Amino acid sequence: MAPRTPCPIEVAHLSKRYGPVRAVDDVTLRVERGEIYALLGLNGAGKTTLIRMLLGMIAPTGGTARVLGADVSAGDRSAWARVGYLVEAAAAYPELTVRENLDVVRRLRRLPAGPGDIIDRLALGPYADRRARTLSLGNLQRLALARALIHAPGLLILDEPVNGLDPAGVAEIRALLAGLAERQGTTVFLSSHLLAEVARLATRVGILHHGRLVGEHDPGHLDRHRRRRLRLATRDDAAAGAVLRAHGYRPEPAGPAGLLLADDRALAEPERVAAVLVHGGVPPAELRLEEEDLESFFLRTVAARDAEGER
Ligand SMILES: Nc1ncnc2c1ncn2[C@@H]1O[C@H](COP(=O)(O)OP(=O)(O)OP(=O)(O)O)[C@@H](O)[C@H]1O
Repeated sequence: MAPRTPCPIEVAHLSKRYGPVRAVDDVTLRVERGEIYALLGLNGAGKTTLIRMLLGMIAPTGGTARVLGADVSAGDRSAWARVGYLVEAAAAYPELTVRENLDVVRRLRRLPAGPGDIIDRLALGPYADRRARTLSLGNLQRLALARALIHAPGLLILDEPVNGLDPAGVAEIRALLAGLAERQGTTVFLSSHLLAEVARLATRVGILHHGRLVGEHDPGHLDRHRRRRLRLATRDDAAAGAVLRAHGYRPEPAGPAGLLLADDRALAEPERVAAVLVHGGVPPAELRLEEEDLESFFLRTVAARDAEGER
């Protein structure tokens, strides 16, 4: 029988307290091989603390973490050989060039001097001979990712990997990580507060709030539970509102001008809404389907939980 590959990440009741602050509070989660698991949370939610515990950089005050089948203990760097990690983009040697920075990592990891493959994969070619201190935040982040990927690890643990990248850079990193997971079975555990990006990249999303894991979802769930509404612009909102109410819709004012409709019937058949208004003599100048962005979704769901907790 083939040996069972160890579970990439297993965390049980993991906690970290700093005095009265519960930075990470009784988190239990498991990440399977080939998953892209995103830990989503607002600033201060505990993402970095959890990642530092996974990497043995700080000791938990409770619970356990296993990475690639081995217990993690603070100060023990044995897992680092098999893990690619990114915890601080600024950790590059500022006076060395991009190429020299990568050479240092290559030597430390005892890797053969390779061609510029990793430089190309991270689109760092034009900056290869620039000193790290002169790089933009986005390129510094690319260099940090190159360092994490240089030894083709089976597990990547990345704290805010797309921080500082422009939209094109974010898309590049997304394609790179998705390709690694898909083609090589690389497991990716990342943290982010960029909700829209996470929904497109992750195969599973864990929501961390005040140190607690308050939910785990597939990205489809996030999509299904996002609020949608129709925004209407008309030349006479009062008349349009009356026409819509007469047809059983429940329009609401959209600030100083325009109307919003969130009824399921309106969302399912926006063209009927338009037809009703045309027949009622107030044709819409604009009718647009709006989707709640994930930031607002997140704040709404987390706020609902907080309110429940206080009751
Ligand atoms: N060394 C420390 N000493 C005291 N408190 C700390 C320490 N490190 C983190 N904290 C606190 O623990 C909580 C979680 O911080 P953490 O940096 O893990 O959050 P985060 O989700 O990574 O946030 P960000 O996205 O802002 O980095 C915060 O309240 C933070 O102030």
